[in-house]
Amino acid sequence: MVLSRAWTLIKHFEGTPKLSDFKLKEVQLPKIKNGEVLVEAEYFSVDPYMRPYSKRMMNEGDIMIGTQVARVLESNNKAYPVGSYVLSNAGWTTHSISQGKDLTPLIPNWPDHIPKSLALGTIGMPGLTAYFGLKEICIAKKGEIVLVNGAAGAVGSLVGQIAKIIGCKVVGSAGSDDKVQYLKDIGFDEAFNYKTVGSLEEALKKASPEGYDCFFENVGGYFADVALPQMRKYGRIAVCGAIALYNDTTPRKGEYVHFPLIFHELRMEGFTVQRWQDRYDEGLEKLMQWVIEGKLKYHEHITKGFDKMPAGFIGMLKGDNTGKAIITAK
Ligand SMILES: NC(=O)C1=CN([C@@H]2O[C@H](COP(=O)(O)OP(=O)(O)OC[C@H]3O[C@@H](n4cnc5c(N)ncnc54)[C@H](OP(=O)(O)O)[C@@H]3O)[C@@H](O)[C@H]2O)C=CC1
Ligand SMILES: CCCCCCC/C=C/C=O
Repeated sequence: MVLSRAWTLIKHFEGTPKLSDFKLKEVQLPKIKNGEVLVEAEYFSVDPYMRPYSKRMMNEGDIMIGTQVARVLESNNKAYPVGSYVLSNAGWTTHSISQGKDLTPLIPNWPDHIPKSLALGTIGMPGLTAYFGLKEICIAKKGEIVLVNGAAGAVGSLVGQIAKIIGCKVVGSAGSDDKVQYLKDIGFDEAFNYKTVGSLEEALKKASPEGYDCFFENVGGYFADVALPQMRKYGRIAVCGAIALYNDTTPRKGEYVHFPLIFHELRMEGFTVQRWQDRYDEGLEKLMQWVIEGKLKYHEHITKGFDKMPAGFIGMLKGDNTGKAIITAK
């Protein structure tokens, strides 16, 4: 019998999540039955979506939602042999039993020298978000100018690099000077620290006096208010996230989008990555190929130990991470 440890949400977040919103529980798992699989988590993802989705998808007392890379410990299911690696949606729990429906094998022939944790980041959901958002919503083309905020994070750092592969000029904003340096190191043409620039409008104009053809929006709020009027005619805005708004307790009022949309003839479209679920293989193969070729650089912000899950999640929301925020099980 296996003892599983799990972080539960004891109270729906009010504003910024706190350590006291979570409680660690232990559960004795039963023996697996026919068709079942027992997995042990090795890496956990902490993602911004857990903040706004928690209220929609969870009841108080539930195990925190989330994805993990896990190893099959015991199996009565031929599709998941012992020792193989899977993505599991079991959430913040060290061990779990499933029928296999919420498990996905890692893509075939995962090279030994590529960390399996990338299945939660560059070669996983955030990578797919960058890939499809840029390709299908921004429709970024060679020679165009792409703006991305939250640029040093899991999604943003890939948006910028994929845009460079396409042949675009790329401008990114991030929340520290170290992150700005990181963006320059991975090939962004221009980058600035949105927390220290005196005027966001001036910083955007300086980075690209010609304006922007594509805006990959991760942040929301004031940044978008300032960026929209700087879009070029027929520009495309991919509304991926709004992390600046996730902890708000009362809805904010911002600028209205109509004038820039009308006069610059813009297209602004929200999306969730799940729209392209039937094309994930295409995206993952491309991302893996670029990583192997060295065209996509990755960086992971690793927090060690399952006990640190809530701290890792809160830290990611505050901006501690450069690249993908990962928690290791041990
Ligand atoms: N639509 C979809 O299908 C998906 C959407 N998303 C969205 O994409 C965005 C990026 O996600 P992901 O790359 O995983 O996360 P990140 O790795 O970028 O981590 C979050 C980052 O957001 C930044 N941030 C936090 N608060 C603020 C704020 N008030 N203003 C500006 N930046 C802030 C911090 O960086 P900094 O130091 O720069 O402030 C922090 O590091 C999120 O909005 C997320 O919800 C993600 C996956 C799928
Ligand atoms: C179990 C994976 C869920 C992915 C959710 C992606 C949508 C994210 C939206 C904002 O962060």
